[in-house]
Amino acid sequence: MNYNLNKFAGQEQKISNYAAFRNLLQLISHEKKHLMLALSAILINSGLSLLAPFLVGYTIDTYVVQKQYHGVLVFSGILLVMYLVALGTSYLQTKLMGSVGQRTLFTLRNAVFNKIQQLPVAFFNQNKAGDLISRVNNDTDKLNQFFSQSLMQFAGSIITMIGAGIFLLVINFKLGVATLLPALSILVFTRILSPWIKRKNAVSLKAFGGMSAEIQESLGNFKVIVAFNRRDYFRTRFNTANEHNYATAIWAGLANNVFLPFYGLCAGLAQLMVLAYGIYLIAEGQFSIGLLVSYLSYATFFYNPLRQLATLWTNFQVAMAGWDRITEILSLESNLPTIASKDVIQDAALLTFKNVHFAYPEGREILHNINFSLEQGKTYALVGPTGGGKTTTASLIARLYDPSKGIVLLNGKDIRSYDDAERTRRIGFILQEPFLFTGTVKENILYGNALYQHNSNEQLEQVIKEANLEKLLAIFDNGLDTKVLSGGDGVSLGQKQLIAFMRAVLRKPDLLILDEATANIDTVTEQLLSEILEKLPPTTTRVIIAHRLNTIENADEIFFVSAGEVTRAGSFRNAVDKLLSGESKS
Ligand SMILES: Nc1ncnc2c1ncn2[C@@H]1O[C@H](COP(=O)(O)OP(=O)(O)OP(=O)(O)O)[C@@H](O)[C@H]1O
Repeated sequence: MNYNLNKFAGQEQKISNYAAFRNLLQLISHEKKHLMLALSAILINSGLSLLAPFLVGYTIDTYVVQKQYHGVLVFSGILLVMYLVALGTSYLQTKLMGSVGQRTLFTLRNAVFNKIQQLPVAFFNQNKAGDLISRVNNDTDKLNQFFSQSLMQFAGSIITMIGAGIFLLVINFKLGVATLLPALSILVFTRILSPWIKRKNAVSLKAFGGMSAEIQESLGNFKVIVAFNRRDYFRTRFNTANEHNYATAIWAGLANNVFLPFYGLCAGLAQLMVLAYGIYLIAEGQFSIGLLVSYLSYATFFYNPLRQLATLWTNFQVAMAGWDRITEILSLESNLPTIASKDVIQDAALLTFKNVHFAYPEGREILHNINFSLEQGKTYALVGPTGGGKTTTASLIARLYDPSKGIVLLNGKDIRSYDDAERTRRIGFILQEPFLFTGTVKENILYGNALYQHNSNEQLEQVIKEANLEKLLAIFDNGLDTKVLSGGDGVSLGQKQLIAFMRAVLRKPDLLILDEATANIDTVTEQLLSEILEKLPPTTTRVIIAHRLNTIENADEIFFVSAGEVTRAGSFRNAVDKLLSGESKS
């Protein structure tokens, strides 16, 4: 399965705005109570706003023209109460929708993050962390903005427009038709330009993701940048990404504001029409001044929300573009599902590769027809030239990937039939580049280990002693409480490897893979590690990948991994010869 999210760019499904709107509403369907309350508030608000001009017109014709100031005062009071209630409803809907938006943001971020956590290693190989962060942070926020700021205004604007339209047609049908005519051209204009606006926003969000990726890459590698004095190189790269982001944001901004002037023009034309035709009707005695004042207000009530709709509509297009990028992640499935358990194949070995072929996504085949078995309690070494396929073989043993062809058996059962918890309990993998989380040595050792999670320091120290790891722990100044930063400063690379080692050994796996796990450790400590490995329960199988030959001297069997082939190297001497002849060739 191809997990490259950017391959989706420009291939988004063509769905109608209505269907898209329904999709977005689905996201907040569980908020029915709050939505209904907010909608009621906006309905009351729109109703009051619509009634006001009518009352103003009525007051002018009935009381102002007749100079009955008592009536003017009464109606002014009524209008004031109406305005205050409208203010209250407006506040209520803003508050309600603000919290709906924040909750949606919270749920969405969780959903996207959880999905990312479920995806296999191949997904992370193919996507840049910065772009993923931008999707989790920035794109989800576009939806929050739409829900908290735009959705109810959207509903309110439409209600106000429909109400104002009805008033305009009822007060004077012909004048009403003339006033509403410019709105038709707005409809056509909006329909034609909406897809273009969404496209421009999608490109802008992608550029923003690209810029985040650049920032993330340079921050993650700052030591290399400083050591090689590559600041200019990264400055240039960031500049390019920033320029691209700037250019696409300008276009998106332009697209997002393209409706406003046109809507403004139409509103102006409508006002002009009302004035000219209205004054003509007054001159003909078919209309009153009060009605014209109301009429002008209703025309404003129709066109102002329409102008607001221009902004809201673009917010909707931005939210849609963000939603597309989020669904790209949400729709992904892990290509490493747990399959139904098939019959156990008669196999005495702990782990077996049967006719295994493997290629990374979009890559050439790396492993060709691999067959070997690992028996319980034995120590195996994988040696071979750089890039020969050792880590890839180990990754298949730990099921970080599935073979493209062939099968891997664990205890005679397809490895795919073990769920993640069971598989990782049985197979421990100390990676070439150990990763530590910000916290203490204790927290890092217990990462992913439910067994000792609630142990006190004393209890855990006892467990560590029983696992023969106490000499390793003694290397850390503050023992279990030694502080560790995820960036890794504060502890040396070798110390990191020791923490990763303790983390894996304490899980008591049936099979322990060490991928260059001692490459940064001094020879004395390395000797200590090999003693610990020897003292592991006799049933533990060990797979050691190492370039240092002394590390593999005591292996029961040595496999030579080169050019995608895994062959038995025979004795240690043979392996050394093979390795040396391979190295001299390369
Ligand atoms: N994530 C990946 N995507 C695509 N190709 C990869 C990936 N990881 C490794 N490869 C390729 O697979 C081949 C085998 O790499 P692998 O890391 O398994 O070699 P290795 O024997 O462990 O090397 P080393 O001794 O340097 O650790 C290499 O050609 C490498 O370029």
